[in-house]
Amino acid sequence: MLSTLAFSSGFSVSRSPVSQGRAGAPAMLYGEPRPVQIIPSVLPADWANMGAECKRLEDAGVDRIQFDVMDGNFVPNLTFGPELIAACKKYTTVKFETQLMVSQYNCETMLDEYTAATNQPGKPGVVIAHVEGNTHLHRTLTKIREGGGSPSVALNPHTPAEMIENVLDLCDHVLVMTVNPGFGGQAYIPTMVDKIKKIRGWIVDRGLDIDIEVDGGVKADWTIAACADAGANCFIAGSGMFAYENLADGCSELRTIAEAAQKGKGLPKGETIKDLDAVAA
Ligand SMILES: O=C(CO)[C@@H](O)[C@H](O)COP(=O)(O)O
Repeated sequence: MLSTLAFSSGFSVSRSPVSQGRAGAPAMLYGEPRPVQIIPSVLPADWANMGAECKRLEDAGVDRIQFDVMDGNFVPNLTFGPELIAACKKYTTVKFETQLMVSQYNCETMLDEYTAATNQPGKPGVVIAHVEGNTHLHRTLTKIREGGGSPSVALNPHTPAEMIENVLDLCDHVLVMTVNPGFGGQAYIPTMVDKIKKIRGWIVDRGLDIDIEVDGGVKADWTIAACADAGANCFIAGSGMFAYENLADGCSELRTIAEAAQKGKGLPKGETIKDLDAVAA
């Protein structure tokens, strides 16, 4: 069955839903699903034991670990330097990613150091540059690639999708922020799904090999389901992951709900993974 999707930029595309959702509702995911990746943010971790915390996350089955780099300027908070990130590589082989929530000056002067700290042997680290912090995005993203990293570009919630349209050829990932960056534990902004859908439309229609990441208030509930349904496949979760005593449970629940949503089994507000299991049974 073909349906037509109208994007807010004014264009529309015909598409095949990947499957039928619950109660016969058509699945919304546009194009073929990309592998779900669960990426905890270490903001809620025990910072005094960061190496051990990274190992704990690796043992839980996560796909990457995100370090939120904050400089007290681009955002009103201060976190990790490249030395701390590099030091954690002694304790885990899981891939790292670094979200540079920093001013243009700090990005330009420290980008190579952060890229080197984020790369693991034989595994390019994902380095995320913010649209709002970089006047010369082509230069920043190219430098990340030249440093052996995997470039990603991030958008604050108020920033329109169009701001990254002309750098998609330089990126492996686009990060749609679902909170204003600076702090963990904030409430997910549900209106970001339209932005995710628009970017997903460009990626699929142009045949680009790009993941969409989402970050902020993403939990093992309707929030991750809505993002997966819109086209995100990489899910950054801080409080949503560390809420679990057994991190493997958190990783598995986040993954299960996202994969179900990709297949058209969404999770309405108020329902839990148990309701999903009940439908599958
Ligand atoms: O970049 C940020 C915040 O600036 C995020 O990575 C958050 O740290 C995610 O935390 P939760 O919203 O999942 O608690």
